[in-house]
Amino acid sequence: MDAVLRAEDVRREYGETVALDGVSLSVAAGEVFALVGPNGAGKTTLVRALTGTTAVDGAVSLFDSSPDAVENARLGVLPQSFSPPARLSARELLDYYAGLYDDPRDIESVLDDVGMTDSADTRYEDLSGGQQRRTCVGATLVNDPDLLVLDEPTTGIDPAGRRALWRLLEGLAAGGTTILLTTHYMAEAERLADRVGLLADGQLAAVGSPTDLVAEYGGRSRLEIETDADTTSLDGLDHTIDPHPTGIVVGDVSATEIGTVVDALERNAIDYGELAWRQPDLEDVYLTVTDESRSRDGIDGDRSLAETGRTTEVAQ
Ligand SMILES: Nc1ncnc2c1ncn2[C@@H]1O[C@H](COP(=O)(O)OP(=O)(O)OP(=O)(O)O)[C@@H](O)[C@H]1O
Repeated sequence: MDAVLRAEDVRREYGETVALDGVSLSVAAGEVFALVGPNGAGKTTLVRALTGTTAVDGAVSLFDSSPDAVENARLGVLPQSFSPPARLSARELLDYYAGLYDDPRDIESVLDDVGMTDSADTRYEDLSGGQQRRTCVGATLVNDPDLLVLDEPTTGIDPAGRRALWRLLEGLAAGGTTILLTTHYMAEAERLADRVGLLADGQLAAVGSPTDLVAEYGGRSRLEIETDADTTSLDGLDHTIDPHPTGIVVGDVSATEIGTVVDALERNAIDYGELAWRQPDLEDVYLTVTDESRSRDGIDGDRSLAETGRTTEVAQ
């Protein structure tokens, strides 16, 4: 597939701060690519570089052109901070942005897409933060762009609204729109993205499909056991056992082995409370990769297993 968006060895410094440190990336036509990474990792700087709103060293292209040369109608960009005229209503705002294009979409359908029909006549300044964000997302859709670049599109939007926006973006992607988004919500990246790029300290530390990243960096399933016993081994059980804030954690436990662990607890007369089985997910990948990058930079990278993973409570 053709690349819609390319970055090669992109670098950006702000004084002493290296915001981007040699990022190379290509996003194919119709692909959804999610950029994740800690605060200050360089996501917004990369988005700004790719959309031509900040100068960088290295090469950047959209549709095989320099970002500045791309026809506006092909591109929808949602900056991280966006302050449209506050006294206009959501409908007037979208109407205003639609007026910038020769062949805009019907505004009512855009309002409907972003769940703003009922509040369409409220002034922007009187909308809630989430409604403002929805309106801003709507503004990026009025020209029916081929490429959408969204910097934290769902920040401030409530869970139901976020899911509605995910469905909207999934529909756009299914229709062939290429999407680059940044997010701090790993569930969002995991659900929407064909590929995820993990940016840490201005470098792309890992890139791949959510499934591949979880397989490579997510670690194994494990069972957390609430207990006062500080045992590090259980007779008859050949698994690693480590301390955990609320008890112990047994490593590398598949779903079918949970019963074996419970049997071992009983056999060893260990009093225990709740059991939580954790499968690795993109959040584990994020924490592992950013920990590695912090450790590489000499910052203590230890983290508690309690901070990681998807939990399934296991009935006793
Ligand atoms: N205009 C600027 N002037 C000086 N430093 C800047 C500027 N823009 C960004 N930086 C610095 O560059 C680094 C990367 O910032 P950037 O906003 O790209 O991070 P980010 O990953 O988008 O963070 P967040 O998740 O908090 O939005 C940070 O250290 C930031 O302080």
